[in-house]
Amino acid sequence: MDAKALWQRYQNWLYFHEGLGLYLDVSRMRFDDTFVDSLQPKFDQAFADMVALEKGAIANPDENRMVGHYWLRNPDLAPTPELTQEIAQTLEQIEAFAEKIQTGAIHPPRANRFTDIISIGIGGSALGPQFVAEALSPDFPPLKIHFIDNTDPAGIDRILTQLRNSLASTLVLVISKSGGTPEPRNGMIEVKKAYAGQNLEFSQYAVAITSVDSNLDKIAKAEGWLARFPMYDWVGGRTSEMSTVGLVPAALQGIDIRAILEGAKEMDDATRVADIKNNPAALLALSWYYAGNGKGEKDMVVLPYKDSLLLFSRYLQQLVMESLGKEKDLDGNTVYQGIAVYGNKGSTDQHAYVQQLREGVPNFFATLIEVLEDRQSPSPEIDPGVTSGDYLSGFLQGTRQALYENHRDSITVTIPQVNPRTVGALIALYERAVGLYASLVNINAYHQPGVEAGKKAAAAILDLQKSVIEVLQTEKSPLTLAEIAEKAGATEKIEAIYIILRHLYANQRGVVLHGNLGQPSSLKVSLG
Ligand SMILES: O=P(O)(O)OC[C@H]1O[C@H](O)[C@H](O)[C@@H](O)[C@@H]1O
Repeated sequence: MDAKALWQRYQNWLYFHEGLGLYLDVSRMRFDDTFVDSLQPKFDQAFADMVALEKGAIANPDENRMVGHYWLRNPDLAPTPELTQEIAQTLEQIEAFAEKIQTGAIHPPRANRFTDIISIGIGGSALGPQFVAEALSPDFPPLKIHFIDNTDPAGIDRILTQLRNSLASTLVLVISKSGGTPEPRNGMIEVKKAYAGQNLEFSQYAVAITSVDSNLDKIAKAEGWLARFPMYDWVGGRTSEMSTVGLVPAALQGIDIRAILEGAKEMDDATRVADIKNNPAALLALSWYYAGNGKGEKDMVVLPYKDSLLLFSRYLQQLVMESLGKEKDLDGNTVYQGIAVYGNKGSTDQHAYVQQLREGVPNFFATLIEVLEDRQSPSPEIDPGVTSGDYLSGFLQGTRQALYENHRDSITVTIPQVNPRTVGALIALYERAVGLYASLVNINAYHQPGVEAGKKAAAAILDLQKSVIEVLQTEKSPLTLAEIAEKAGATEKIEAIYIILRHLYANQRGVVLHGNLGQPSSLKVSLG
């Protein structure tokens, strides 16, 4: 396509949202009108599905749940007056709590103010809060947030060591929708021990964000924690940033949560329009479908050219991959759907893997995120008439052009500024795009059956560890791995037993391995 035709295509397809100042450019996705027309019937269905979902249909049939994250930013849309009221009341409760914490009206027993937050949660109970903190937290927030988002002992130590001298003024948020996920539970138990180690009464520092009557909720209630915020069963973890999960930590950091909700609401209004060309989420879903043939054949590389949006790609990874990565479609056919998402930020990645994007295996399409405002104050000149921001902007255009010239397609999303409204809008844009795309390919975007398989297998490994230790406790002389496996009644699990024992040995947990460490069959094992 010559320059003139491309400029025309750019203008024909450019989407602009006036209120948000947001642009979406899909001109560098090479679909044609015939392709768009061919998808129209699927889009008609997708728009209809979305109307039903927003009205409270059971859009997540396997879990028999409504899907209501859109109501969080427009409570009037909720299907019952009770829900509308509950959403509004919870929001007020969050704001009142944040204000009391920030002013010191609620303060820890041994300090005038809370200064820090440890946020314990994983997956949907971490990625949104992490993304929003990185994007929007002020340079000097009223409370500085730290995340424990894993069950890695060294990771937990790092946070607890950094906060060793300020634990007495650190608020702990334990965030888990189900209230039963092992990683946050472990984190909570370890953090609780750290508080006890400093003679601090954990319940006076702890806040639970979880479903009513979950295990976590019961503990928080029984122990009289500082506060409990409800999480609803009609909000999925990966779409929970605008529920208590995301809003409590954001409000505590002094982020304008009403503005996040407002931006999302405006975007929801824009993405409800049943017209592909005038609906930015539909344009994204169309582009994704085109890129990957409706089968996820191409990966989505997300490159925000703004440091504060670094975690957007990680956030989208869960939103897109957990929602769209499905073995079965809604009719039970095996389809192996999904779109792989990865990325960091520009221009940094141009000095790393963009080499492969430009010249290597063409198995992706890029999404460039552009922010028009360089910084809040005027920029110094780096070269005559040129600023650092000009470089950043030039690198974005350069990458887009270099990719296109080599037949690598890209989408560009442009926002005027990184602020609560635009961040809310970005989240809402992608939530809706995922929902529409799921309808196009006929899958349930709101369950995650595959995650359970790994969890069950992990639980079985921990049970096996207990049996192995019991065997070693009853035996006096060292045993081979095969002998242990047989006595534990788990001969087919010998490799797992070996890996368990090697881990225990490495951590001086009372297990001793005798023999050649490189030859598992030569090993004899005893309790030392
Ligand atoms: O919030 P929680 O119930 O602790 O869940 C945390 C995460 O873990 C699960 O395994 C799910 O796959 C995620 O969708 C969820 O966000």
